[in-house]
Amino acid sequence: MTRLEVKDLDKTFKVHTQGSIEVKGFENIGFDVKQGEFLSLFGPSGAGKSSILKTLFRTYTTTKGNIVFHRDNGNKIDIATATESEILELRKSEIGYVSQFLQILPRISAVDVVAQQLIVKGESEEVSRNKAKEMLDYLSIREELFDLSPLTFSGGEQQRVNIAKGIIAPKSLLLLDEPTASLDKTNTMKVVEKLKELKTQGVAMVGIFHDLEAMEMISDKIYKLERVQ
Ligand SMILES: Nc1ncnc2c1ncn2[C@@H]1O[C@H](COP(=O)(O)OP(=O)(O)OP(=O)(O)O)[C@@H](O)[C@H]1O
Repeated sequence: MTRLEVKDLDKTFKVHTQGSIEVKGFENIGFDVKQGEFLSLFGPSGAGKSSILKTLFRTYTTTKGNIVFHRDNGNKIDIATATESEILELRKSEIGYVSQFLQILPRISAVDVVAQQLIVKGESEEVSRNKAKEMLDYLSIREELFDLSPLTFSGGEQQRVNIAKGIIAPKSLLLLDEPTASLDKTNTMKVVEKLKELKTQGVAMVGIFHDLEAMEMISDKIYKLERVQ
């Protein structure tokens, strides 16, 4: 089943602080992603990969084109033109976004940051915390760190907590912006294994990887972008 259809997508940024200079973000983008498929965006720096992902999550609006998302209830919605409240609803239950950086409130432990994702879906606190610990352990976070705030963690540790948080309770569409950017090979491959599991659960994913081996291993489709002129 198709999850996402992107058609003729264009984005031009208008930078008002610079006297309304126009910057081309990307143009003529089109692809589709089925349930359980992983599509990678690939291309040189500045080609528009991150901007496309942000547009799919509607952090950015679009200049032209459609982003048709097939919802869990069978209805279709165009993310490019949906209302703000529809977008909030989609983000709550059907579309997830994992950036490179962990953004969390202070004084919440690593386990709670991850467990919270399951608790909001109705899972019990005990089960959620146990699953969160398992996931953190799988991603090589030392047990002595579990009850500390990840704000004091190293960059790579924070990124692993961020991935744990992003994938423990996966939504139907997951957008991943270089989730393994500061991880070593072992941990990158562990993340790839987890993402493969999500594919078997039917999660559709669009991602950006710097690690080409990881990209090849996880991708069903690779969408190549050229630098815009
Ligand atoms: N908020 C913004 N305002 C203005 N221009 C932007 C904005 N975000 C992105 N751009 C421009 O859009 C173009 C594409 O940027 P984007 O970050 O999407 O590229 P990328 O392919 O993800 O690059 P990289 O691999 O270096 O992360 C760049 O020229 C960038 O300057």
